[in-house]
Amino acid sequence: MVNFAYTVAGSEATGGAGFQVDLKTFQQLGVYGMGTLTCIVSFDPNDNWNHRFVPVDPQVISDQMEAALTAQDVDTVKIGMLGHPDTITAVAKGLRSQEWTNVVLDPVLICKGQEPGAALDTDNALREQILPLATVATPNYFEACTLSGMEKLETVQDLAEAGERISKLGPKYVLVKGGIDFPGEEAVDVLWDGESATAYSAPKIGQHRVSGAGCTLAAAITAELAKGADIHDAVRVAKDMVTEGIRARVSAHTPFDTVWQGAYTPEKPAGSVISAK
Ligand SMILES: Nc1ncnc2c1ncn2[C@@H]1O[C@H](COP(=O)(O)OP(=O)(O)O)[C@@H](O)[C@H]1O
Ligand SMILES: Cc1ncc(COP(=O)(O)O)c(C=O)c1O
Repeated sequence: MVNFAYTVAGSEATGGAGFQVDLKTFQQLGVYGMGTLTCIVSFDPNDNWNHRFVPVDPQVISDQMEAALTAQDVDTVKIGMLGHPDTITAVAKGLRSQEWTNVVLDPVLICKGQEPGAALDTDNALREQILPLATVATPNYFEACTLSGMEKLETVQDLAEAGERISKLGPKYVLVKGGIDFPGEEAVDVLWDGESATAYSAPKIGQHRVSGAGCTLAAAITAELAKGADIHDAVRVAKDMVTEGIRARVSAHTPFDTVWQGAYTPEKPAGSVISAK
């Protein structure tokens, strides 16, 4: 049986993040990937690799969603970078056109290529139009502070509280990623499941942010949910995959490395490095 997973995300041409990562992750986990492009990000090698950002026309987004959702009875979707209020309105409309079992939102809040005012409008539109439709959200440290209204996250309890607060904005399940910004030796993520919190922890690898870690994690959760896994098992597999992918990271002529999704295979999970408490 083939399981389908659908991503609505932006292109990042180097292959390190966004749409490209989502489809690679889906394939690696054995689900059939489908996708709609929301924007095109081109890093600028002549300007410190800053983002150049071009939104896709909202009508073209609607057309893509119509094609994908008519072609397949897909019930699991991942939402990645949207980047513009008009994009958000088009995506929200497309999402509301059918029922979903799983809507996994990676709430990519800032894009360096945008004016601060435009970024704020985008954040507000995401919070108002997309977050209420999500069943799972995967904010990173910064996004969790912004969405929860908490100033800093210093303990596992703080991560859990942020998750509980964000779940009140819509998604039943919230995975707050402490990642590299969380104090200590471990990259800790906490899943709030509506009743209790579970911490997923792995040793930090290196000192720097690796591009595509958030995309890989959310896409892997999406793939596992598409296969019918429950949320705790989906997060465990995703954490394993991103940890292995960071360990085997790929360097480039960019100032950052990227995750290698091919390092993880479902047949040979790396369970030994992960402790779920
Ligand atoms: N250096 C690292 N070593 C191990 N795990 C990491 C590291 N950096 C991030 N992670 C993990 O990668 C996943 C993505 O987190 P993060 O990088 O915070 O997301 P985002 O890309 O959205 O900022 C999380 O599971 C996080 O804990
Ligand atoms: C199109 C796109 N989506 C998502 C992201 C977020 O990527 P990450 O997984 O590193 O948080 C980026 C970052 O550059 C991007 O360009």
